[in-house]
Amino acid sequence: MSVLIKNGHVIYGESFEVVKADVLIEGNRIVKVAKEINEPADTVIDAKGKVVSPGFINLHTHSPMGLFRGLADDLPLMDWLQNHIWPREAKLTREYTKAGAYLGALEMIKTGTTTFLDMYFFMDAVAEVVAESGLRGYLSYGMIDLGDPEKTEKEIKEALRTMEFIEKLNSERVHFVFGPHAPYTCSIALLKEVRKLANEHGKLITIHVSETMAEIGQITERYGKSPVVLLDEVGFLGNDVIIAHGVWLDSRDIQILARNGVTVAHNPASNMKLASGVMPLQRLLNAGVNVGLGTDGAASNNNLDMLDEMKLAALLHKVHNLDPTVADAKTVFRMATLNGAKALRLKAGVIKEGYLADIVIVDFNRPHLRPINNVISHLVYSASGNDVETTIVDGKILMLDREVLTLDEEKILDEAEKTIEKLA
Ligand SMILES: N[C@@H](CCSC[C@H]1O[C@@H](n2cnc3c(=O)[nH]cnc32)[C@H](O)[C@@H]1O)C(=O)O
Ligand SMILES: [Zn+2]
Repeated sequence: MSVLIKNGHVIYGESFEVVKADVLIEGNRIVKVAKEINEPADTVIDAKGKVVSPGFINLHTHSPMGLFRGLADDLPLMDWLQNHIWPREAKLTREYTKAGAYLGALEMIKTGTTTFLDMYFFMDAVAEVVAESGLRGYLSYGMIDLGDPEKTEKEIKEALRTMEFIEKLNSERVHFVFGPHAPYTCSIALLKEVRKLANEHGKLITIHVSETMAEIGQITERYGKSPVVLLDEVGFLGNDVIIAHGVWLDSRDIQILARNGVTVAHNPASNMKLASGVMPLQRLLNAGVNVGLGTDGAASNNNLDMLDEMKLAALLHKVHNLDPTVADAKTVFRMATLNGAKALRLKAGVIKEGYLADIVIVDFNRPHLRPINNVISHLVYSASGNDVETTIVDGKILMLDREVLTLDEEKILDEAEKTIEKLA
């Protein structure tokens, strides 16, 4: 299979330089970027007046949570989780979760996300959806033991069962990740066991850390130290760890994250909506910490649109620092693409020969994207996910001219309605 994209404005290489060029994809790789490629290809796409961009990497989400969109808004995290989300999640079945995962996958394809890092229940079902949809998914079963040794064992078992299920799919696009939920919901024993298992099996780890002031209070009271110091002291941190949020970090925490090569997945919409706080983006980047971008679940966002997320990230840090020069468009764009790929150890996030063909085409033949004075600026500040016209993952076209080819859109929307009726 080969795809040739002609005449587009291509965002090329690690420096995201915009060039007018053609892009040739063979199999799952980008093989050539040049002016006037005239080799034959199975599919030729005319991208005149359009932008050819690396696909977006959502570094933190709970993809089935779209089911709960709009059901519990305007609340702080702990109240939202304990009194609204967890009671609803207790009724989830594999079938319901799968309906949510389909909805999430559909939304991601339609808004230009090509890869996502997920944490939820019934991740074997989510893995099936990822395999079918054509997306690239890094999937963790979210472990919560609340200090109960019986639960520790149960959660580890479920994680390992999920790992085995995913390995059996034997897909280059579907990966297992360990996902202890957070320091306030997981025991030290569970965290230590996860570190050991991740080393043994060579898997990444993702965890919510330092999201709210309430969490800092709880952990300080329980252990007499910050969540990051705690994780460091138990030997949990490493360059295979992606922490979600990292809002409440002091200078010492930031140094620890930098020293361990930890990645932070920044979720500006969720942090603003739950009023969790403002993460210290500038200080993290200055310390050399890799920072990616995520949407968090659609129940705290309330969508999975990475183009929206980029704009929110840029605006949040400008106003917070009273400095419009921080979180410039390119920095934020890099967070949403290359930095995510780095965290996942994926040769993607960039359009360049030899990289994975995870590409989106954005239609700039629209008034809000003209004139094409600055492509990256338009993507960050003017575009939204609905402007994405074509989504390609691993060399395969998942959406062409806004029509999703791998999933049944109507059925998925219908099932989502039916599922939430059953859950009510
Ligand atoms: N095995 C666990 C499942 C945890 S999945 C991951 C969890 O993270 C929750 N979640 C979603 N967004 C956030 C957030 O921003 N912070 C903390 N938890 C979140 C989500 O609702 C889900 O309960 C159990 O038995 O509860
Ligand atoms: Zn989350």
